[in-house]
Amino acid sequence: MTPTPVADVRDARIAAAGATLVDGLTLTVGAGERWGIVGPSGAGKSLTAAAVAALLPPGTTAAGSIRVDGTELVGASASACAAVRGRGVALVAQDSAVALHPLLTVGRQLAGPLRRHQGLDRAAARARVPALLAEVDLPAEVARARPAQLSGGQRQRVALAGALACRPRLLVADEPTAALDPPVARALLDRLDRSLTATGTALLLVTHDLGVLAAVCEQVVVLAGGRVVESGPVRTVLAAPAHEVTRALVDAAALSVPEVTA
Ligand SMILES: Nc1ncnc2c1ncn2[C@@H]1O[C@H](COP(=O)(O)OP(=O)(O)OP(=O)(O)O)[C@@H](O)[C@H]1O
Repeated sequence: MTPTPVADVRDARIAAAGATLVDGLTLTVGAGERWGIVGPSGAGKSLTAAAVAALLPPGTTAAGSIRVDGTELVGASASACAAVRGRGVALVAQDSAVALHPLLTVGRQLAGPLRRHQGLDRAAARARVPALLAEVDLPAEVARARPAQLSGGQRQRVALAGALACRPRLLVADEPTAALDPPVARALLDRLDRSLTATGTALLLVTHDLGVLAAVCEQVVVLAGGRVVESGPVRTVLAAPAHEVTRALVDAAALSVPEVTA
């Protein structure tokens, strides 16, 4: 029997203040698959990621169907959305400052989802923290730190550890390395790759970097103007882009990486 897709989006529409921002969105992410979302600025990538992560911003509405881990999110109550987060899907955003509470220690923040979603008591949740930190190559002492005492790369690792703490079937990552220097970004992506492989978690990754897309994802959807203009295997789409938006992205990426001649 084929497992339920982790995300099954059919003809979804996202709107705010009477304006349609994303329209006709159809996307199916199977168990363990790795999908990328690319497209120009304002294409609707972050809204799509937020919708699939059951975290649409206030003031936006969704129509059509967005099923995540078997639960229909369109029209779902706040508590139904909360139940899908953590167990079914988790989000890592570009700026971990948004996800992490500035005043709470890392240990308390990592224990939080375990208590909320897995029903662990305080002591049991705290006891799991060193292992969660080790999974993202951070020492156990980091549990006592507050976010401001960590580097940007360490904060993103903590955010990744928190997102994976409850073993969601799908990780949504919205430009998780955009605020990091290239070597720190590479190390985080390598960590992400190993964690996903170890846990069998699927990925929906928003990125503007086609190098990151090619390194991490197998499939891609290209968005422009709130619509899917092209989708398919990353290698095929990048090697022979069918839509002018994709061609422009590929051309721009080629320009930003000068050819090295021996
Ligand atoms: N909460 C919101 N309320 C109203 N409009 C919004 C909201 N969030 C995004 N938008 C609008 O929806 C459109 C898509 O935004 P989105 O952030 O998804 O684009 P994006 O592809 O992620 O862009 P970027 O690459 O610049 O981050 C934009 O026109 C944006 O201004």
